[in-house]
Amino acid sequence: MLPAANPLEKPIYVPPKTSVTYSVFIMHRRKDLWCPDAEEFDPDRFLDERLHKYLIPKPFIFLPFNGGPRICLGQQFAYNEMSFMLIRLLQTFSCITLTPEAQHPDTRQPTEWAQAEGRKSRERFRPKSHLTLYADGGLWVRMNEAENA
Ligand code: HEM
Repeated sequence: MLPAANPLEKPIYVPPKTSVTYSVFIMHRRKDLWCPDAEEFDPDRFLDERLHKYLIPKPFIFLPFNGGPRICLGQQFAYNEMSFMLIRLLQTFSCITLTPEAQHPDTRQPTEWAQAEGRKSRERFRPKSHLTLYADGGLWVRMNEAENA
């Protein structure tokens, strides 16, 4: 038995040996869990009042490394690696701009996306989801080396 999200509703019965799948990608974009701007890339949501409003009361809404006893053992290592890489990148280059013209045509976002609802119509590259998110065909950018890099 799983408790219903609304305590006034009946608990959910899950029969033995049932496979239960869920999409972390979709969960991380749910407006009811992350506030109406859930589709915006806004890392400040982990720093400002939204942190206390959404994530702290329900930590399981953020599961890139899963959670519980089988949580990813490399989580802290991965955070360290990512922050080191990002900081070195920003120290070395002063300006990074997207160059869609360098993107292979097969990996550009399809033209019909422009008419799609929500975030899809504004995408400037084609995101793909595996264990982590990535850009189909790579993310092609032009970078200017910073002075005193
Ligand atoms: C962005 C990078 C990474 C992501 C998103 C990620 C995500 C995950 C996820 C979702 C799991 C499955 C947890 C489960 O079965 O419930 C996992 C397991 C695991 N990860 Fe990672 N991981 C990352 C990087 C790393 C790194 C760098 C290491 C090692 C240095 C690592 C070591 C492990 C190990 C050993 C497990 C198995 C834990 C267990 O089954 O008890 N991961 N990871």
